[in-house]
Amino acid sequence: MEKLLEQLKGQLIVSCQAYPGEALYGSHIMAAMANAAKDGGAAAIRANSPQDVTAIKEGCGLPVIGIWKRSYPGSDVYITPCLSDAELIFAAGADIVAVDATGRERPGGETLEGLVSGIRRQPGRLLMADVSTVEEGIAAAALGFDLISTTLSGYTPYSPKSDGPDFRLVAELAAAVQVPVIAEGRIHTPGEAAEAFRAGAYAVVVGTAITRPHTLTEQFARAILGAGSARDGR
Ligand SMILES: CC(=O)N[C@H](C=O)[C@@H](O)[C@H](O)[C@H](O)COP(=O)(O)O
Repeated sequence: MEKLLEQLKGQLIVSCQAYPGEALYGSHIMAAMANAAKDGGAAAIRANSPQDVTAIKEGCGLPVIGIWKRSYPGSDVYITPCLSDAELIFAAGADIVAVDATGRERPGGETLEGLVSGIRRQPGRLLMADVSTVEEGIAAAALGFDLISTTLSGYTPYSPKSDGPDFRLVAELAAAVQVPVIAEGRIHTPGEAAEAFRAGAYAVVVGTAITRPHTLTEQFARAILGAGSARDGR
């Protein structure tokens, strides 16, 4: 456990995720993406769903932070919402499981406390808390999470919206909790990744800027369209 955390210190974690209907959807494609990230120097991979976790573990051998994005009626929590989801992600081979650790209502009346104590029935398992505020991070650390990630900043109705990373949350969490703080969300450039470390991050997770070419293409296409309109005086 300690060894894995030590291995992640100061490192880049690459999130490899694609959704049904997208061109890159499929576990074999995510495994290839993870291999490319490994070749580029990633120390670990963040992946969604039991199938992708297993394919990536087998395909590239890097440690995997597993999640399972699922929507349940009556709850806005979608990153590994239930204890049973977390159990299946561990069973799929994840080294660490990340779960939504906001205070929002969970499906089926489950609680975050219940999820943590369920996972702790088996020793030696690492749990990451995806949070959107410093208060949520402090509460997660008190519940015994092993790592806290800024994943959900900007994605809950009460956290600040921004196009860029939430460096302030990284710094506030790093000052407030004893466990490693992971900077995650809208890190678009190597310079921003470096800035996250200066803010106190233990490791950084980058997804879209590395592994979502259709989103990156859209950004180029939109900019070119805008430049064309300006040039033509439209
Ligand atoms: C909010 C949410 O659901 N975040 C997800 C969590 O796994 C992923 O969609 C992100 O790609 C990941 O956090 C990395 O962030 P970015 O792609 O911005 O580098």
